[in-house]
Amino acid sequence: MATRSRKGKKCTVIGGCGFLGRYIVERLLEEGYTVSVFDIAKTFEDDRVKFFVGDLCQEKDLAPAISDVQTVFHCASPPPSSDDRDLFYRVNFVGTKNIISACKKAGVQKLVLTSSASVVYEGTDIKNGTEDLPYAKKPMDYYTETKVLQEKEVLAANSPEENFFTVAIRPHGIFGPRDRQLVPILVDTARAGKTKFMIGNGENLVDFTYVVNVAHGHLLAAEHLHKDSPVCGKAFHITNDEPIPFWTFMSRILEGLNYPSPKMGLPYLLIYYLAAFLQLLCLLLKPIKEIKPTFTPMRVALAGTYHYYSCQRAKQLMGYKPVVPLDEGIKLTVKGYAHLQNNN
Ligand SMILES: NC(=O)C1=CN([C@@H]2O[C@H](COP(=O)(O)OP(=O)(O)OC[C@H]3O[C@@H](n4cnc5c(N)ncnc54)[C@H](O)[C@@H]3O)[C@@H](O)[C@H]2O)C=CC1
Ligand SMILES: CC(C)CCC[C@@H](C)[C@H]1CC[C@H]2C3=C(CC[C@]12C)[C@@]1(C)CCC(=O)[C@@H](C)[C@@H]1CC3
Repeated sequence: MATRSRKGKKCTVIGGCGFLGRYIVERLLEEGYTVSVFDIAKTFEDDRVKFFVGDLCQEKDLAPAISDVQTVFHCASPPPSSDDRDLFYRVNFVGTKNIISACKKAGVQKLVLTSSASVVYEGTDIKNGTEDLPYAKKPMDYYTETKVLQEKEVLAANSPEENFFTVAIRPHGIFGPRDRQLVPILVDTARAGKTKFMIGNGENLVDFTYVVNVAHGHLLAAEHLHKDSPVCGKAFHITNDEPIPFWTFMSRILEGLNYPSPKMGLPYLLIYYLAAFLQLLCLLLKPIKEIKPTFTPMRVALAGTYHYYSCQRAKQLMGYKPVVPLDEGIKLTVKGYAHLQNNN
């Protein structure tokens, strides 16, 4: 009993030095877990955490980091802006299979994957989408393509007979202090004068999820992951449960940081096909010069379509509810990015 209870509170966060991963680490520490972090880059110090630096594409690197732990959280991924098909495939697909294999060899009982709500998104409206929607047949980018492969692999690995239980958490539009993708890219776009117009009519509702709520959903999933639990082998949307017009959210952040917010809309399809043409042009010019367009077809689609999801399943099976309301999350985020304030 002592062994099980001692192992029961030991866990490893793969990708724990990332934006979401560090919030999961902080939440686990608050709850009294013994926490290890495995990451390819160490980005913070904490005497309470045991760090293992390695590459999850090398299964041998993983073994020391997951020895004698009950639960592994896997939230590692290359950033969506990498746009490197091989990298995404190696890390998100092959790397995830390494994690499953290493977990089974080490006797890990629980694997909580950070998947993505984008695994069902093909660039068209999704309104209050449930987890039963089919996987995207035509993912819009390599990132999404490999997140689909990753989630399928993890959920298929759920094996009660081997005492190995898995679950996938599908967040959408995670935001908060220390985020590396959303606010920094939005500010760069504003500083480049590219936020004078919004894409579409500004009415499309989208889920943005405050990062503490996503971490909370991961811990709830781990706590409900055990033999005969209805949570095993399933995917769960974790959102703020407060869909908001995309450009209203963007404007809240921009105005909070003293940047002008867009007032006029441009036709969505016009911008989408322009972005697709630009992407093709950049592909043709790549041998000569690598250009990373701000407005990729995926970002334009995210900015111009409805895509929000039901988290009813998480509420019913895990007792999930957001701990930080959207408005408070936005205020905390703006405060956390004072260093990116517009001082002109
Ligand atoms: N940021 C968002 O809006 C959303 C993110 N997600 C998912 O959440 C997870 C975390 O995302 P973020 O925290 O935003 O990303 P992030 O880029 O801040 O963190 C990812 C972490 O994974 C690590 N990593 C990457 N490749 C690795 C490798 N080969 N070996 C070991 N570690 C490696 C990185 O060093 C980094 O610390 C990802 O799986 C992402 O797909 C899902 C939905 C929305
Ligand atoms: C002005 C620009 C058109 C928008 C600037 C902000 C964007 C960089 C973000 C707005 C929505 C964000 C988003 C993601 C990344 C950053 C944005 C495009 C994801 C693609 C990150 C990974 C995921 O899994 C998706 C669910 C996210 C969807 C929203």
